[in-house]
Amino acid sequence: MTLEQDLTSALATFVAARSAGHPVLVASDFDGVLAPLLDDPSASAPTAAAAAALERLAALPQADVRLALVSGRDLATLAQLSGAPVGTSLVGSHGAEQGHVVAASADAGTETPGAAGTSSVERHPFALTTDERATLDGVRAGLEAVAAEAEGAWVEDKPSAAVLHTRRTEPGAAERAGDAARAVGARYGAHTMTGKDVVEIAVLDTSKGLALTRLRDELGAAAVLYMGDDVTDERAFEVLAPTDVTVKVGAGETAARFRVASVDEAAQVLATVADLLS
Ligand SMILES: O=P(O)(O)OC[C@H]1O[C@H](O[C@H]2O[C@H](CO)[C@@H](O)[C@H](O)[C@H]2O)[C@H](O)[C@@H](O)[C@@H]1O
Repeated sequence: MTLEQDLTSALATFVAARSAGHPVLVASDFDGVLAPLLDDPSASAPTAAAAAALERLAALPQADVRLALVSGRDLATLAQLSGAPVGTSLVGSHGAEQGHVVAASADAGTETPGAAGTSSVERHPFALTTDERATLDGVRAGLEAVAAEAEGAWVEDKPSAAVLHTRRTEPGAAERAGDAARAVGARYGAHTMTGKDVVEIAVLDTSKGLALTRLRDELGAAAVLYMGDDVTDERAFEVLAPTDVTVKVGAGETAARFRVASVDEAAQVLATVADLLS
């Protein structure tokens, strides 16, 4: 598989941007980019090619490259399903949760992400206020009532959000359920995000763009590569500079500079960056 020449050239320029104290940041969305989309979100996993490329990037000197996953998944689920290698920064719940993967011997206050138990996640403190918790309870109950009326729909719980899933719902019913879910969000003055067969209602105002900007500043990154497939990834594409490399995976309108067709090509992008840095 060969990437288009313009993208390959942009990746070469990207890796060349690193300098002393300023690594490049390779950041990616999870579902639909590293892991193919499935009916059952608990069964998601990176493709073998994506997992291999992540391992190669994580094994390179951190002075050259830093690795991050920026996802709508809650942090614990992201860590567990992705099996992200030690050294990877993790952003979960669209930016509400943040942490990084460390070797398993780390102190208490960590969570074990992978089945192998060789790594853990050190997470930044996270807590909702009493009011936010009450709002989230109301939102969850509202979405459960919506799901009960639409065959195949169900609700995913996250620490700061609830998500109505309609991937297994007939299209007309899914649209009506989505509208009803957005009405629940409006009723509670919460933050609504619409993604692929999901409507997420969050009690915290976050975005992947804010999270990526924060990460870039923390790491002093010289340049950023970001790959995403969904509407929520557009917030990340929009905050990056024209000199950064933004890659949309699959179809749909986008602010990204480049597009690849599939998760297989997304893995190829990561492998190409690893080749260029090796
Ligand atoms: O930001 P991401 O890493 O892309 O996470 C976005 C959402 O991913 C999950 O839902 C999506 O993937 C599911 C599994 O393939 C699929 O069934 C669903 O239709 C997709 O929208 C996850 O369940 C959500 O919580 C994430 O926000």
